[in-house]
Amino acid sequence: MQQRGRFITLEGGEGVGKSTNLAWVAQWLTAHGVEVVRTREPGGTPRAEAIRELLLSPQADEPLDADAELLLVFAARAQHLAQRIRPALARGAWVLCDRFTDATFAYQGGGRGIDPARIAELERFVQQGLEPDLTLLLDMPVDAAQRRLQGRLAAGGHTRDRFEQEHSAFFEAVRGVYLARARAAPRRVAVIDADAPLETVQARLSACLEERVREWL
Ligand SMILES: Nc1ncnc2c1ncn2[C@@H]1O[C@H](COP(=O)(O)OP(=O)(O)OP(=O)(O)O)[C@@H](O)[C@H]1O
Ligand SMILES: Cc1cn([C@H]2C[C@H](O)[C@@H](COP(=O)(O)O)O2)c(=O)[nH]c1=O
Repeated sequence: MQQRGRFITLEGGEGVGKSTNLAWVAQWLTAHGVEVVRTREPGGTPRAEAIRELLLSPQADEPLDADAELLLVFAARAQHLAQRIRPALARGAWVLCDRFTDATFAYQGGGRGIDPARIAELERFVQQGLEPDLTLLLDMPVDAAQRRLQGRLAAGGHTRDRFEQEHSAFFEAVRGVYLARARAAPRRVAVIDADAPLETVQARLSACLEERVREWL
């Protein structure tokens, strides 16, 4: 019987370098002979990407209710799991996903203040026991990550989305929940210090992948 593929997620606050390093991790895995499906949340399928647009677009005339935001996140996730993640894992591909449910605990739980027990209920309902095999949590101080984002904004071609417009207390809370979840699940979540030049971060990722992923290859 074919073994199911592995499910790896990248997590972290705004501007810590997830997108940049996701491409690098995908290359590392491909070079080690793995079929990689790269995807992201919210999103990953056309309908889930439409929900992403609802979640990220700033709409000053109608604030998005926090419970509606939470349900939209899980609606997108249900679609993504059914249409993309589960089929890929079932055929033996590895799924590399930019954010998953740790982000919900961090943003909707930490940032918005929703009771984590309610998030955990939705997690059970939607995921039916599926969770990442490995989560790479890119961590750095909020103010340093914000400076990186400023650099990206100054370079043009990007405006702040609805989450990026939040205040620093929101992002501190997000970071706090991510780190607490890493402490609670050290076998699943590897914390990578992302406050360093890209080559250094990638050397840290490489060491982590050698240690945690090599045995699955
Ligand atoms: N180690 C690094 N040192 C300096 N700059 C970096 C580093 N990693 C990424 N960057 C730059 O920081 C900016 C944010 O990186 P990136 O888009 O990968 O972050 P992100 O976590 O995916 O952000 P977001 O979640 O907001 O999309 C980009 O301009 C990127 O080139
Ligand atoms: C999965 C997930 C995401 N979010 C937020 C976090 C980010 O601000 C955006 C996604 O954009 P990015 O390009 O990955 O930065 O969505 C959230 O609030 N809850 C979630 O579960």
